[in-house]
Amino acid sequence: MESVKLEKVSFAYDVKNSVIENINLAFQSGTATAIVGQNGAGKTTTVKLINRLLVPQKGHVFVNGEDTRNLTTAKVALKVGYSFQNPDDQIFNNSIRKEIEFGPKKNGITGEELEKRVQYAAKLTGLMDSLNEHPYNFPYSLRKFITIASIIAMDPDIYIFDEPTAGQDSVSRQKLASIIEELVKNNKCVIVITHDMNFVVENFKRVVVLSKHMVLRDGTPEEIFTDKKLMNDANIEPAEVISIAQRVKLSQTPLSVTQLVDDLVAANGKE
Ligand SMILES: Nc1ncnc2c1ncn2[C@@H]1O[C@H](COP(=O)(O)OP(=O)(O)OP(=O)(O)O)[C@@H](O)[C@H]1O
Repeated sequence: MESVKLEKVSFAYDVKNSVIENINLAFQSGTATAIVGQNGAGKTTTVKLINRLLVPQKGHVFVNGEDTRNLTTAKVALKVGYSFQNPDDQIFNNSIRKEIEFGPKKNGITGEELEKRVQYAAKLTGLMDSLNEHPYNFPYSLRKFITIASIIAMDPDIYIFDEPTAGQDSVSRQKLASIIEELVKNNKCVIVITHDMNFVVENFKRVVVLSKHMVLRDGTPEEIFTDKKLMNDANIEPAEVISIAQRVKLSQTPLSVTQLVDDLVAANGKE
């Protein structure tokens, strides 16, 4: 099912400078999509149009088939969970449990159902043993998981993560990948803004490239990262595994380190 649809959407913060021009995009349930593009390409603006923090000057944004113009931002927030680029813009409670409970409680969830949601969100984000801790006892990178847990506890249909891997080590990156996989398995629509092309190739089948106010390309990681002109035009770096494969002239396009190693071994004719 189509969870999000942007139809001929244009947006400008001020009349002279258009940020988004006539964009058409659709995101399905049960899928994960990466949105990439250079600084200022309009990625965050696009997702703020999806969760109605912004309303387009032209065109329409549909969430689960409803035009967001006819909905309040609070109503859209029940359907679209948004983890901000900076977790500190989001966290305001003095314990992780309170932070996770806040959204569901505000929407009337109590008792067993509330506890079930807290447990599920905490388990998925690795916060089970830390529920009574103060969020600021955690480093910045791990505070991102607190905001993600708060969204999971709301159980929205659509999840937007803005730069989730920024400053994350490999264990946390793996945890993020597992969270996205679990959400997709549960038929959620996941949209991730990122500059981390290594994370993109390993975890996404669809990549949307934004550049110069528009969608420059919408395709698979193989299609995007093997198109040097596209990457040049969009000013994005290729994923390392693909760069290495091209450098040693491999005919395959590996999407993970394991696959790269396998391809290299095969190319050298060794077991
Ligand atoms: N509140 C605002 N008021 C005016 N201009 C803004 C505002 N927010 C963003 N912009 C401008 O809109 C353009 C797109 O910004 P946006 O944050 O959507 O890009 P982005 O692709 O998410 O960039 P980054 O990768 O740096 O986060 C930029 O030129 C930015 O300066």
